[in-house]
Amino acid sequence: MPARPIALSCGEPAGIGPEIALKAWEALGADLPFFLIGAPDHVPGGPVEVIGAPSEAAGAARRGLPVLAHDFTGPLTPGAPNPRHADSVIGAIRRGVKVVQAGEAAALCTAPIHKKALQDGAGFAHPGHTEFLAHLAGVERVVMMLASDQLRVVPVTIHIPLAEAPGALTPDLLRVTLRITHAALIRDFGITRPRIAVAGLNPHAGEGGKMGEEEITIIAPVLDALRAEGMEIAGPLSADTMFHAAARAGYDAAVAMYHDQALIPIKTLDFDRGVNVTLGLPFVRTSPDHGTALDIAGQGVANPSSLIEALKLAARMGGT
Ligand SMILES: NC(=O)C1=CN([C@@H]2O[C@H](COP(=O)(O)OP(=O)(O)OC[C@H]3O[C@@H](n4cnc5c(N)ncnc54)[C@H](O)[C@@H]3O)[C@@H](O)[C@H]2O)C=CC1
Ligand SMILES: NCC(=O)COP(=O)(O)O
Repeated sequence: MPARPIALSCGEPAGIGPEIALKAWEALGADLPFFLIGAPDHVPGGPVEVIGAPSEAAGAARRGLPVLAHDFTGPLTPGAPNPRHADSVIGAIRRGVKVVQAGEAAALCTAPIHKKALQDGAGFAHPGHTEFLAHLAGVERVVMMLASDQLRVVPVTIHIPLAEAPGALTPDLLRVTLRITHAALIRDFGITRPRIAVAGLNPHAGEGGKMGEEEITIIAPVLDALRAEGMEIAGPLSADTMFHAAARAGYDAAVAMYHDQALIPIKTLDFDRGVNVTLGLPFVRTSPDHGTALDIAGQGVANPSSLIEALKLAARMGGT
């Protein structure tokens, strides 16, 4: 039986999604079959192969980018999201989840969405794919990991204003995040005994309580309890000194307290090859690490490397 393909939801069509999907097909061809869920006429140039079902993707990928046609109404202007497209963008994600849950695709990869465009155009209530996919899957807690050859990072609090991060950081959230991360490092990344480094929230990890209390009241007790269960965890560490090369050699994943504490290091080190993966879902979901890049959409200059890495990781984790 041929390997099942990867489903790629189109994301914001006014962004770089359609052009990097085509470039990814040019790089991967039939070696790693995937199909775009989107509008065939949003893909700039060609070749495009419209398919009627995911099972046709592997054959079609020999000739062009397989596209499972998804209805969009209204014109497309690269760089300027059309509010009339918002429902279809969300629908393409829903459809991707359905084909994966039906076993017709091995994994879901998502091209970037423009979160504000979806909120403005369709009242999208979720701050990102991560939360939306958890909702669709009926899972209470999922974890966002960004992974590359050089670094894996996990933010404990995700898409919330920075001012709200300290209040959202609870022992329960930290404990669950660490458990999901630990399990995924074993199952999905083949690391028998994962080493996890955990950042503090405050400068100098709180400097013994002089620069903040969260390390003492929240983080250290959770780490102590998980260490007592046998997990190999370092921290709370000063976030400013845990991402240089020698420090990175000492752990398999870094867990950070808020979005930018985690994402700045990996996007600085490996923007072109970082992959966003959602841990804790009942199916595999990956994504490139970047966003819609409206500023360069339609110019043909977008780099498809992160999407290619995301498709490769989806295939590996999806067992194709
Ligand atoms: N998984 C997802 O759906 C994600 C969506 N976003 C969304 O994307 C939108 C734009 O976010 P920004 O913060 O501006 O980040 P961005 O990643 O879209 O762009 C930041 C800069 O990087 C450049 N860039 C990004 N990807 C590139 C590529 N493949 N090749 C060459 N240059 C590239 C852009 O041109 C821009 O100068 C926001 O609505 C954000 O929420 C952001 C990250 C992930
Ligand atoms: N900065 C990462 C990001 O925004 C990805 O969000 P998601 O759409 O994958 O939840």
